[in-house]
Amino acid sequence: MAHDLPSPDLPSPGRPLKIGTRGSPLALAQAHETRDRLAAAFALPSEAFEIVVIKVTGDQILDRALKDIGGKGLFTREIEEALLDGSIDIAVHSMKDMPTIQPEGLVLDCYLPREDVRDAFVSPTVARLIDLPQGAVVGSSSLRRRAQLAHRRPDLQLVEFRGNVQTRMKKLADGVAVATFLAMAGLNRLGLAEVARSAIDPEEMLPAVAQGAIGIERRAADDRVAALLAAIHDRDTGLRLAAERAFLLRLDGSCETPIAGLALLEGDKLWLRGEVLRPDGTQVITGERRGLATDGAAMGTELAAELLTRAGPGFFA
Ligand SMILES: NCc1[nH]cc(CCC(=O)O)c1CC(=O)O
Repeated sequence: MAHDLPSPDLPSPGRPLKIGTRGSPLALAQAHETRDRLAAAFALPSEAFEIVVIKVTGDQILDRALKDIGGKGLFTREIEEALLDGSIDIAVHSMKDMPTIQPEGLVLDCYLPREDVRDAFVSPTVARLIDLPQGAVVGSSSLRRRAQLAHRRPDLQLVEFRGNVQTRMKKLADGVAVATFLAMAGLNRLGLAEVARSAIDPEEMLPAVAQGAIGIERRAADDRVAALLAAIHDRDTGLRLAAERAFLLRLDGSCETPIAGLALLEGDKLWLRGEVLRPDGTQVITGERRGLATDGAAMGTELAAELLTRAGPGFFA
């Protein structure tokens, strides 16, 4: 058992476990949650942990869409370098932003209990997505949300929207758009649940793969840290993410391709739904698989292969 780690191996105020994270308020909240769970699991003081904030390229470029500046790796590269060079011991990530393949020497096999997976509908004036008036202007820079909206509501006008929650709320107050979308998980973790006007049912808008999940990355050879992380790993989240991330991996998911996917557990069974879209929303292909929870990765790969076949070679062009 991880809890039986010999005490000389436990972090202490004199030899703290270094937790690497981005500096955004959400990233810090996730790092604090990780620290608090580890501290509780091993009855350690918070001084046995040190939060190390790492600047990443993606946070410094706010004026361009992510797909134009290199995609998901921009939020993780510097943090993974810090893990590999030993300046941090673990890295806390929003799994939604993680590339499907980890660099040589690193592993990601610890997940905290998943938050609300749904997207939030955010608007000062409109209660729900279906209440948006004809032709309304909505803001989102997420390729997935833009494609899903364009598909369901081709009448809507989409404008780019990036930045933190406060920036986006200001844009709404200024009338740049009447509504925007955020992950419920992020709002809940920031203590800003009231920002969500309503939560959007996954039937209406299938969330991003891994939305709401926090993953903790470590050096593959670091057995001491592996034992610590095993104590806070949430098995259900791990099973769901195995299916969703296998789906994403087979699709070679990148910021260029709108993809959605969600696995739910029903006892020892897993239900995986997946969706690929053309960016302009003119075509959506959805599918699902049901099987044993422990077969999630195979189900994800198979579902992706099915969608790729049905999409045909021209779909993503
Ligand atoms: N792409 C940015 C990002 N990465 C993770 C979250 C929210 C938290 C989560 O889904 O775990 C967000 C913001 C958002 O989509 O509102």
